[in-house]
Amino acid sequence: MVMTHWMRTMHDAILIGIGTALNDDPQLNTRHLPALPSGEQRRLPRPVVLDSKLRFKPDCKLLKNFREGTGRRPWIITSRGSFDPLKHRELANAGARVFITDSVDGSLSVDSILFTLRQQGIRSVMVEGGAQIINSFLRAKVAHSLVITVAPTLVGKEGVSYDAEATKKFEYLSTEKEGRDTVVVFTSAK
Ligand SMILES: NC(=O)C1=CN([C@@H]2O[C@H](COP(=O)(O)OP(=O)(O)OC[C@H]3O[C@@H](n4cnc5c(N)ncnc54)[C@H](OP(=O)(O)O)[C@@H]3O)[C@@H](O)[C@H]2O)C=CC1
Ligand SMILES: Nc1nc(O)c(N)c(N[C@@H]2O[C@H](COP(=O)(O)O)[C@@H](O)[C@H]2O)n1
Repeated sequence: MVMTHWMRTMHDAILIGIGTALNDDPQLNTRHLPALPSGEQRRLPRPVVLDSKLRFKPDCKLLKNFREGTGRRPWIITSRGSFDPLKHRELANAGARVFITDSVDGSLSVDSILFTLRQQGIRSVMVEGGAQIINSFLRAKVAHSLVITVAPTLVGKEGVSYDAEATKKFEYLSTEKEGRDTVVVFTSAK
């Protein structure tokens, strides 16, 4: 988890799906890292949640941290087709900024998401999960590297499965042991 927090400092935004937001109530910050000697705060990435039906909870930790001044304002990307002004107002009042984008086959379009983020000055995105989001980004062939942590836990069908075609462009780079976990890195060949 500490490695994940270091990786978060290297990106402008950390992106998750609403499944992860609802199941884990994550904070997407860098709180497990040692403080800087200057006392300055480490670079905090922008939390971004893909949520086409605005199911994001106004009392979640991301919004609580923002309201208390310990986290950046979360951005929610939602669908033009199912936009609900009441839910929008509730989330905006709780502190979220909502962006509306296009959907393709019932899912938010990865190209439109990246275009929206780029317009806001975001130049690097760490896609943290969960499985459905990772699959969408792999299928869209927009990832430059894949960092896979193998933990000694059997998860069965709950694990991330993926299309072999979607990962063809990646080349193996390195393997590192981190305590009980093994971190395997692939980079984009093209
Ligand atoms: N071990 C790890 O490193 C991590 C594990 N996780 C685990 O993953 C689990 C959640 O995974 P999962 O259930 O797959 O949910 P996801 O977090 O992947 O969210 C999926 C939901 O996001 C919405 N969505 C919007 N746009 C897209 C898109 N383009 N592609 C796919 N989904 C989109 C959809 O909901 P809607 O239609 O409502 O918009 C969809 O149901 C959690 O329980 C968490 O613990 C998560 C992160 C990291
Ligand atoms: N345990 C763990 N190890 C990793 O390497 C991970 N990337 C994750 N991912 C997700 O982190 C979230 C919780 O962390 P924060 O509270 O946001 O710091 C949660 O969504 C995990 O699924 N987890």
